[in-house]
Amino acid sequence: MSGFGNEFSSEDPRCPGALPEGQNTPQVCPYGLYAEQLSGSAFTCPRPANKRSWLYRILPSVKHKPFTLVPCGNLTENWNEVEPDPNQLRWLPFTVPKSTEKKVDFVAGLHTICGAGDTKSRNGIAIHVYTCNSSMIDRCFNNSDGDFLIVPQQGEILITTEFGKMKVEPNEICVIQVILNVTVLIFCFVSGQMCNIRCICFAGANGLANPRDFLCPVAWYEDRKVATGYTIINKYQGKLFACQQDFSPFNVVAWHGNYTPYKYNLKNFMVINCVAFDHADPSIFTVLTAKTTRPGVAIADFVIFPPRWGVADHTFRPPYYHRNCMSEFMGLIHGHYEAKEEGFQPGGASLHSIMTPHGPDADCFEKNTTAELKPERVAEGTMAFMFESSFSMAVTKWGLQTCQKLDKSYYQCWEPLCSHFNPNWKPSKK
Ligand SMILES: O=C(O)Cc1cc(O)ccc1O
Ligand SMILES: [Fe+2]
Repeated sequence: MSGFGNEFSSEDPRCPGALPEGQNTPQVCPYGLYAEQLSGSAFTCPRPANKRSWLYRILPSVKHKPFTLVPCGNLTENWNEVEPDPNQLRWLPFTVPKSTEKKVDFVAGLHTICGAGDTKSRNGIAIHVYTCNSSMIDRCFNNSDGDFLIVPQQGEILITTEFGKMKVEPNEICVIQVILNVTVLIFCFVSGQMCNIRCICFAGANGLANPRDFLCPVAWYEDRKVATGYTIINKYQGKLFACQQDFSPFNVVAWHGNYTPYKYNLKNFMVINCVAFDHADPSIFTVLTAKTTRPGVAIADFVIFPPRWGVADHTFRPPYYHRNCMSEFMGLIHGHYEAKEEGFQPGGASLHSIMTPHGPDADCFEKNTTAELKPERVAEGTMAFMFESSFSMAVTKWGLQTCQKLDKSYYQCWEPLCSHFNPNWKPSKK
């Protein structure tokens, strides 16, 4: 179903009339279902900001054995594992386990690369990379600590949620709200980045990310007993917990509400760019934002750099040299990023932390200060993205050491930059 934050309603076609009419909690629900609310905002939030959905299910999610702590692998929210590093950081593509290797599913394949903040005060961000080679079978995952924005980079993923199924392929993204059970079926190898996001919105009537291009799943249920046990894995206050139940949690026959998972194809982003002169800030490329309480300052903006025309007159067109009061974590889904044609590879990443100087490499500077400025296609065949965050993020031990993907030579891409200063320069006569 299409729309952003709409009041949707959906019934599995096998059970017409499963949604109660005119009320949420009848004494007995149609088909003998249980009514269960999923709240995405405090009850006290004013109506326009309120997010909740009603799920009509075969058994309520409360019926499970107690949760116990399980190992987190490379998932962490300990931001003090290693000393901070203010350098420009770039990672070569992360290693994805081969199908012939030991099975690694979505949860086992989560690696935290950087982040900041605290799950207990519910203010923070974590960026994880997932690399896996197998599906989750009779196992699902939910996160009490925040929303997941998933950016697949290789291979499509089939995500089963309590609201229905979504197939998400590279160049699409999806958002899975806090606490929703998901199982991820992997068709192929997958890697991507994730970021805990909370309140999401975008501005304007038309253009950029249009509401009709956000797609949410339709109700689908299975009434399946699992005698051997169905495992629910819950991320809670930065740790993983597991519990067992004897039935599939994907037993929601019908639902209605405005708090749902969704996906979005980045090819639908209607790019707006400069048509006169100078380089516009990348905020014009924002798809989604997770706001803080400070106006205009985001926990994270999700920004993309899609194919487009570059037409600016008398302008250095690529990204400018930059020191930023925000952190910039970037990834490349495919193609070549305009500021670094080489070195920044699909499936890799970079982090330019708060006030860490960065900008085009020497090649890019040379080319773009001498090029004839005709209208030309920029980023053809490319999709780069950025999480721009107001948090000063810590890099984890996995990110700096264990993954062994840190490109130690990154700084060298700026080494050839030389001075063009000419104290005798005179303005040309117009
Ligand atoms: O650092 C980067 O490459 C991201 C970026 C892009 C841009 O067009 C302007 C500023 C900026 O930080
Ligand atoms: Fe930047």
